[in-house]
Amino acid sequence: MTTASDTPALNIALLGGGTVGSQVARILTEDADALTQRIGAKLQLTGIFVRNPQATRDYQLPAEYYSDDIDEVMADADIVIELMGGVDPARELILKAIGQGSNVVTGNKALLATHGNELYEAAAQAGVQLSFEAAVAGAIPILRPLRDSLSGDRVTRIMGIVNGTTNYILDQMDTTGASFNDALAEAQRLGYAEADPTADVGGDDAAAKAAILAHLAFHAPFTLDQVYTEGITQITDLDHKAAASAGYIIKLLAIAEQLDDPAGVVLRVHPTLLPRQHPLAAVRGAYNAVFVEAENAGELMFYGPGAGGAPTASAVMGDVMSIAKRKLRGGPGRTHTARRELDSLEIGETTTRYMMVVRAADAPGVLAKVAGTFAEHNVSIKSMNQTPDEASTEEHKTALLSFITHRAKESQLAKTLEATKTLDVVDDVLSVMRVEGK
Ligand SMILES: NC(=O)C1=CN([C@@H]2O[C@H](COP(=O)(O)OP(=O)(O)OC[C@H]3O[C@@H](n4cnc5c(N)ncnc54)[C@H](O)[C@@H]3O)[C@@H](O)[C@H]2O)C=CC1
Ligand SMILES: N[C@@H](CC=O)C(=O)O
Ligand code: NA
Repeated sequence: MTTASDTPALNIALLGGGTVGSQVARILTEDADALTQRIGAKLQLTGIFVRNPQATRDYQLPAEYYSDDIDEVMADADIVIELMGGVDPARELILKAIGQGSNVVTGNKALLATHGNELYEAAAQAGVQLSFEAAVAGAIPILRPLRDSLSGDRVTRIMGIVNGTTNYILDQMDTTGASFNDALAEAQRLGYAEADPTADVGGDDAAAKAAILAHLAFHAPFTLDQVYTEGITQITDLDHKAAASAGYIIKLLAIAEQLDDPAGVVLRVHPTLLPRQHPLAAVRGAYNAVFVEAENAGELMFYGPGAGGAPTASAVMGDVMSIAKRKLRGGPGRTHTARRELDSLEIGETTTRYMMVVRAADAPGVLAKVAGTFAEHNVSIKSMNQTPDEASTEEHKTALLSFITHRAKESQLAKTLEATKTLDVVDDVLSVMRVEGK
């Protein structure tokens, strides 16, 4: 029989005591007995590195846990959990942890999408594990399935809602008519947003996740700067109305797809119109969902809470438990080093659909002229709708023409857009959005 004193212990150092860090501290403390029972070892939280040890936190432990002395906190750590965010000093501290032989768990997608390869290499060389399930889609187990369960298949495409803050904002604007700023403030209050929310609303957070997803799905390294990125800050009321009247909803999607000709991967993040009946259209609030298409498995969908303290802490704890089990068994660290090089292609190489709303003269022949620019660039129109324009006057009668195209190469769609803008019968292109789903 194992007595309490025979139970082995693993030391855990926590860097960061904010939204997620507090919840990890809570789980390690409140669920300590259950965790020990599950793995046969104690997970001993030895210290929490914070900027201000005196500050009060969402989950408060006794004062002796908090320190601004990194050496003291990290000394003798079997596992270092980095939940500070940002590139510096997180990068140095993770390298320091790896250098001293500690295993590392992080949720820091901004760091992994820019300096991941350096960190994966360092971990592989040191024979320690670097795990980061929390970095993509919060609580949803998505990285482990890609890395393990699907490693015998060929993933061809990933499409997902991977930023909780923007999904929350778009959902609030769509369903309650909330303003962008009010919805963002609420997302910050609920702990979904990054410390600097421009990464959320500008699309960079989703882009970082797209790069990480692509790395694991396609077994090749990708970085943030290879992701074509548009956020949600430019979306107007008119975009929402145009989408709704055509039966669509706007979602910020991250898409990673493998092309055969030319061979490579296109990574993109942008607001996208989805049919209201599409499964991703039903993803509300700060929930996330990731569609994975694989050659043999077919279509898979992963769904769950994508942000917030407790859900993200769940993913962190999953990594901690997995490392602890491996460490107790005495196995080597797992490496995430990419196995091959795969070109990252420009967005122009991919195919997509567009909805374009233009304000044009309400006169004979106008429709044919606008439609002509689509034909000229080999873009087929799926549907067209004309609605009255509130800005129309007796002197200058105008109407709103809304076009939805069939799938075409991005570069052809871009040329169509440029040509449409220059037509003398077109006053303005009011809304342009990509469309996914059937
Ligand atoms: N909040 C969320 O829903 C999710 C967050 N993440 C990631 O988890 C990490 C932590 O996120 P949150 O807990 O939301 O952030 P937060 O801003 O609430 O907490 C960060 C903590 O780190 C501390 N910190 C930051 N820089 C420091 C420095 N130089 N020295 C000492 N302490 C420092 C802060 O004082 C704070 O206690 C980030 O990388 C974030 O991207 C990942 C998934 C979801
Ligand atoms: N700010 C992020 C947090 C989780 O990764 C988000 O809103 O999704
Ligand atoms: Na996850």
